[in-house]
Amino acid sequence: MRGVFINPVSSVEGEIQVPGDKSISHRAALLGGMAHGETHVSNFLLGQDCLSTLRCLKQLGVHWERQGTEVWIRGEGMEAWQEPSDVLDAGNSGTTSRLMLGALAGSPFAVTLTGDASLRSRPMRRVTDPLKQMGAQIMGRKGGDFAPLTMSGGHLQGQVFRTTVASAQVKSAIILAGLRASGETRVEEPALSRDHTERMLRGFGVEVQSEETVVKVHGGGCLTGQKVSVPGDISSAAFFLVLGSLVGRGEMILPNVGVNPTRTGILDALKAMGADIELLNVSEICGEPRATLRVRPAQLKGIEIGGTLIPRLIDEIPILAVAASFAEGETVIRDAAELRVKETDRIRTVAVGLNALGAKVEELPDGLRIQGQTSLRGGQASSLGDHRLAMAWAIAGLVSKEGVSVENMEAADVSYPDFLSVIKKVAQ
Ligand SMILES: O=C(O)C1=C[C@@H](OP(=O)(O)O)[C@@H](O)[C@H](O)C1
Ligand SMILES: C=C(OP(=O)(O)O)C(=O)O
Repeated sequence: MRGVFINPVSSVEGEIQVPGDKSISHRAALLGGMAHGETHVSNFLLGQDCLSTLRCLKQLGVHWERQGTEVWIRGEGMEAWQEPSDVLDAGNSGTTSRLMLGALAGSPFAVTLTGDASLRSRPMRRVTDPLKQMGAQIMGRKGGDFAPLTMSGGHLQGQVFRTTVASAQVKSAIILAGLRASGETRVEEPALSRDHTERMLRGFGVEVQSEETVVKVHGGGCLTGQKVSVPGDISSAAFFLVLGSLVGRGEMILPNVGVNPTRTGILDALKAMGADIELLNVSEICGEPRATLRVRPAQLKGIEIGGTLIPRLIDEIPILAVAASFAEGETVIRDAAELRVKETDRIRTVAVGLNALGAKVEELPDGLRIQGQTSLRGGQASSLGDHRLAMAWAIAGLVSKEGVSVENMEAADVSYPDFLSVIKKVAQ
């Protein structure tokens, strides 16, 4: 197997500005395109997923310009969106596809949306069913569950939904459709998922009522262009929090990381494992809290996690599993069956990948059981095209005994284009 070889290191030192939050970047582009007036986004994530969202917007007739990580969107409202002359390609991005469907459900024209092989295998009925109930017409493979999906939107009627999974993509798709529906749309989730859509909509001048796991919007509201400053992505910071905890020596500082409480499950889990992580300079900008994170090495111990914590750290479970392999004692992760429908089946791919590197991981129907061994041999692992796995295996290599050869490391570009060069700067 050929790949990028990641050598073990003994210390890390320095400051890392992790790139902009992926979830917030998607929403800033999308809401900017839906709004009237100019939206200026700073620290936009240049990951492939967010670039897919920008490209789809261009196909819908939304004018935007980008210079580096700054994006200017000239919003003319959703009435100005036009029927695209070709298929919308969401690439690898579940967020692009599901939020775009929600935003487009009230448009009086047809769109076809597709993506790469991974995205075409991810379930879509979770959004197509509610959007159909609201009045959109959607057809797709296997009864509308898989892309390519063709939707012809139209008049929508607000509804009450009780979702069975805590998914911010589902919640956001319904809310965005609800903005163009008659009457009230209400979503109740089984546990609170990330609430960036609700926060940002308020910033764009829309009234959104939310209490715990219930969100309500009324149709007919108008979005006004805004300035959005995107905080660093805690899901990207997570890789360095684990590296800084497991490495022998050194200290890492991660300034300007988003610490929205619906995203900070990784901090709670790592701290419960004994990690030495501190939050400094906590502030709030554009409705999103942010902080500087400082991490120092610590001996971790195993924990049991599940329940409402899971949606708060769902994308961090691959790197958390790496941390658990180095802990003292057993870690059990439950209630995380959603991992099976991410870019890969992350329960299976994390278990297989880590075991190939010398860890002791058992696959559970809804999670993982990991016997911590305080070290990891290393070896060969593939990202299988999944960005979170690419970065998890690279971190495993840095703290392993023999290093790790990571096949298809470039998958990291989906959410963290400069990942390896940043590592080279801090790791010795
Ligand atoms: O709304 C979002 O920005 C996201 C929601 C989560 O997915 P689900 O909504 O499927 O849980 C997460 O895994 C994904 O990376 C980003
Ligand atoms: C699951 C992820 O993203 P998406 O659902 O947007 O593809 C992720 O970033 O880990």
